[in-house]
Amino acid sequence: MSDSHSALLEMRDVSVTVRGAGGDVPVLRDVALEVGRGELVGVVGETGAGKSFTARAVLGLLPHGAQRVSGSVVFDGTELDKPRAYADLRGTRMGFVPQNPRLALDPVFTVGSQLVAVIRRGQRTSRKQARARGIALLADLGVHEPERVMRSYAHQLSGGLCQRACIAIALANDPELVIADEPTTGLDVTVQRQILDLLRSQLVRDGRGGLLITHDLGVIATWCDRVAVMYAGRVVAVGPVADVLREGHPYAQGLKGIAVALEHGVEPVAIPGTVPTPGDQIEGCAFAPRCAVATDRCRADDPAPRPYGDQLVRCHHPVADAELPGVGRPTRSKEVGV
Ligand SMILES: Nc1ncnc2c1ncn2[C@@H]1O[C@H](COP(=O)(O)OP(=O)(O)OP(=O)(O)O)[C@@H](O)[C@H]1O
Repeated sequence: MSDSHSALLEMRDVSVTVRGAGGDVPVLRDVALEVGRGELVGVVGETGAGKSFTARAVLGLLPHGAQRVSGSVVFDGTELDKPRAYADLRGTRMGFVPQNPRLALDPVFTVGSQLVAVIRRGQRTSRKQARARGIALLADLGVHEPERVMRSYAHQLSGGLCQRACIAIALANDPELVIADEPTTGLDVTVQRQILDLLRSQLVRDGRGGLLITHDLGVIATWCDRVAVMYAGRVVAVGPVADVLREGHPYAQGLKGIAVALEHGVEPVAIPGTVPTPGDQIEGCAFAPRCAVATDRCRADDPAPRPYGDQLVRCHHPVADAELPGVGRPTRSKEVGV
């Protein structure tokens, strides 16, 4: 049941496996995450961390061969445990901006017919009114010729216009929750700012909320309230953006160092080593082999989440402000991908 004090979205210890050559391997491990009402939560981490799987686990859109093996997803007080639980939610109460917008659009229908269909699925409205709403949404997203885009097929549009068409589809029915997977990657800074301003203004009012997946810590610093940092299929730090960026998990501090260096046009100090891939044998903390402050304990014991100020961190040795390289916090959405 809806309760104005409960979180809009709660993922509790969600684990997901995918079928590999040698059996099922974990891609998400005990992911716990909340989106409060009126809150935009960022999800950040290197490629392969499990960000997209997190989005898909919430939406019940796991790819073939992947399955949720434990945990729960609760949206507005309702547990989403069966495919039919999603039937009345996706496209209406939950909007999704997928990572590859050109592939996400249906190639045999115009953008306009897809937008009109989504709007009419969620609202009692005439075709004409739905079309006007679609045009207005595209215009809000900075599309200069929305009527032309409505008449176009995906293959006739640039990547940026396909992206904005997907965002318009996600927002079409004023969903309570929007999950956006890299919604502005590749767009120029002005358009990116316009889209993220619009997403934020839509999502932080009326008890709505959003999950914004990005490689870009500058985007998170500017537009999100809280952030979850993912590593090897896990949330390793979660909390208010300013806190997570200031101090805590050494991995989050490493990402911050890279983002800040890029923002200042300085060669970043890369985090040594590579991200483990699903199926790798992990002993102790998955980040330990790359961590500047790891000890024998880290290599032996997998850290459980524990409070660190207002954050939760999976780390035996969280670092205080300025203990690791990094010069402050990234401030804006330049090319600061991690
Ligand atoms: N369909 C699939 N089947 C099996 N494994 C997959 C599949 N899709 C992704 N993976 C693997 O699952 C892991 C998590 O992938 P995911 O796409 O969630 O990462 P991500 O953090 O979103 O990365 P990126 O930033 O590159 O999008 C990766 O190691 C990836 O190689």
